[in-house]
Amino acid sequence: MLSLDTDLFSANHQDLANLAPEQTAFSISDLSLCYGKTQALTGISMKIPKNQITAFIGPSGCGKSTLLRCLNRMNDLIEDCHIDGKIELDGADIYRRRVDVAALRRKVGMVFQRPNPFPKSIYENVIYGLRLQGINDRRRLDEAVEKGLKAAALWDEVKDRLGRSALELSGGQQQRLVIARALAIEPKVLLLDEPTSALDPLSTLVIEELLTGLKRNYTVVIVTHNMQQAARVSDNTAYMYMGELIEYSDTNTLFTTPAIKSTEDYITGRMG
Ligand SMILES: Nc1ncnc2c1ncn2[C@@H]1O[C@H](COP(=O)(O)OP(=O)(O)OP(=O)(O)O)[C@@H](O)[C@H]1O
Repeated sequence: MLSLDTDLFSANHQDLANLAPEQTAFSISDLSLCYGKTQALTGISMKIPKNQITAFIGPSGCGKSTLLRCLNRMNDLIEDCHIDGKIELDGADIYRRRVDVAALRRKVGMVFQRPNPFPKSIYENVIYGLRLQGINDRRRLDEAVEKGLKAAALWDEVKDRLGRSALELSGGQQQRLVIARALAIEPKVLLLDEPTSALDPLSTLVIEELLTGLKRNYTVVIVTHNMQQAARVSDNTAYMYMGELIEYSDTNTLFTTPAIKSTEDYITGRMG
């Protein structure tokens, strides 16, 4: 049986199905997705609260990353991917015609499993997105670098070597740099797809602490294979199986009193 310290959980018993619009970041209705003939998601409906951390868990291939990628339309880049249903962000349908997808992705930043800094200096990595927007004012860029690196809990470690290559950083530092790069363009939402699976336990802990601090200013959605991680960092957890959302509730409830047998089997290690 997974041993979880109940003190880890915040007292959080919100009714996720009936979140008020002002508390809702994403509202997902009857979302289905096929890659060619492979159905990867079926009839997903859920609301993801603002300024909280929501985790997607479930066995390999259940659709966690696919669902995450739907939230900033990264699946648009995959050929033969067909989506039905609706996703609203702050009340606006992100799949409606004439959505500015580049603007959506600025609002909904993404961090991947393996740290992917560019072969440039630490400084240039952080401001990469701002340069793309044509921003070249030195003072503004300097401020963005300091703000982004502070928000990503990396400033103290790199402030004296901003001109050095990002590739000289450790894996954990590189992942925080990538988070700083995502934050520098001031998104509202940060999506993270197994952000610590390539990191050692200490670097993992640093990122988890960082995420907990970030929810003050951002909505965070994280895919994780690690149930202890979901329990440690998230406010809400969605358990998925074979493309369906099986159970979704506040993390405390899902891990201590799951309503559905399949969730219990997964979190107790009997399945998955
Ligand atoms: N680009 C793609 N083309 C075709 N099929 C895909 C593609 N990406 C994912 N799939 C399929 O969609 C299903 C869901 O995959 P997805 O990566 O979303 O699952 P996951 O739960 O994130 O898995 P994992 O934990 O192993 O990363 C799987 O059957 C997978 O093989």
